[in-house]
Amino acid sequence: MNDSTNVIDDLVTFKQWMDDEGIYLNPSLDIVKLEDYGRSIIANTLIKEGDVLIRVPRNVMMSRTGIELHIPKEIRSIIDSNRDDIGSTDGQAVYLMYSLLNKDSYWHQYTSILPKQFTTSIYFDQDEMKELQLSKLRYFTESRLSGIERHYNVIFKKLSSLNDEFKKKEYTFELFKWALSCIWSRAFSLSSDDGGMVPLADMFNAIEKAKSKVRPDSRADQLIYYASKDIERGEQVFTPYGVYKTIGNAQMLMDYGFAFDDPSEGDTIQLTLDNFSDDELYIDTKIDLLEQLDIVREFNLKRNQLPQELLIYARVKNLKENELQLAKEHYRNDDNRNKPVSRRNEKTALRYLSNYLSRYLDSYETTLSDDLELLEKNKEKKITLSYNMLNIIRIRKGEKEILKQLIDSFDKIREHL
Ligand SMILES: C[S@@+](CC[C@H](N)C(=O)[O-])C[C@H]1O[C@@H](n2cnc3c(N)ncnc32)[C@H](O)[C@@H]1O
Repeated sequence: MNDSTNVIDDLVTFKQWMDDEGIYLNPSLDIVKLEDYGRSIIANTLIKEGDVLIRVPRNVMMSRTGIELHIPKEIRSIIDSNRDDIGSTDGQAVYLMYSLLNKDSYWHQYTSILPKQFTTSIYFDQDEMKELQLSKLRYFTESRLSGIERHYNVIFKKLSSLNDEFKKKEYTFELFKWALSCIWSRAFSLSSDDGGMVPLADMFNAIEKAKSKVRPDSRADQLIYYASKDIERGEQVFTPYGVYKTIGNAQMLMDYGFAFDDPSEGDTIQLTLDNFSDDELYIDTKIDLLEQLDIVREFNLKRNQLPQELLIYARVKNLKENELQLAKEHYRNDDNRNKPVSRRNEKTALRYLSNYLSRYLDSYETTLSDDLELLEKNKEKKITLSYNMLNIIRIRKGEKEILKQLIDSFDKIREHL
């Protein structure tokens, strides 16, 4: 909803800091707060294609150069000399915490205006986690949470033994979780081996790459955003997230705290199949063949893509005795990797996959049409879903759509065989 276009006044000190540090924001752009997006960048007048939108010098970014310039050496050196325990994201989180907790530190103005709360899945309560139903996001969220806790315990035990700064009680687990959340939702990759938080550039909200009107230019000394098309007065300026690969909705929710309403090409379901049971027929030959073909039991199912590896698994699993020799010869030729072994085998493999995925789909607690109905009623304001529930339903709905699409495809191919 773009209805509350209030220019934010709690950014006065931050804007002064930006001016002092040479960060440029085109005066035709305002930072405003929108209900559905948080802070957002809006054009207050027409911006022409090619105009500079923002310019951020490299030395104000929380990346390698900036850190060397602005984080005191005694803090930096203990992080650098404990790299076995403190990875690069964890190190960035410690610098964020340090900057927030120390009023005189270089990035204090910047860290003070970062969001205090997140809607990412690591902040879900138990009931919300259950609403994810079968989604693997539940598992990824739980393992991210236990990773944060493990890292916090190791890192702060070490740091507090090396420097009194880290004995301060304010270096809490919650603050570490906050700092990591800031990084996951806002940090930039600036080159293959450098990246970090970039003040101002992290105020742009996300849109699919094709719809963005921003052309970034990452130079050695600065990051510049140009308008790649005219931007109308009142229009929000978006950038794509995950420029190198399309991020699926589940990853979006885990890292950024929202899911798009529309399905994303990056959406994935991770399917882990059970090991063959001991009474599987011709088990040794099938295991050998799968190993030879490098097929493991983990599959990424994506929208609009036939999962070729899963099909191979199903073909091998459904081989009959009289097809074993044929299959061995078939797979000796690499060109046959994605081709059916025999018409019978193909039909059986497709039926097996259709049944398997149908059972999987049925194990979610709600159906696809239940979820679609909830989303529709929410849109029509007949019910009010919480922000988290809305995102959760988008995730499980998206997964069910992928499963349904695959089942339909397998059935259709089988019918035409
Ligand atoms: C890089 S920041 C963008 C600035 C942010 N809105 C703020 O208030 O500081 C990324 C965060 O903005 C929000 N956001 C970005 N794009 C969004 C979108 N398309 N829909 C909803 N929220 C979005 C999410 O909370 C996300 O974690």
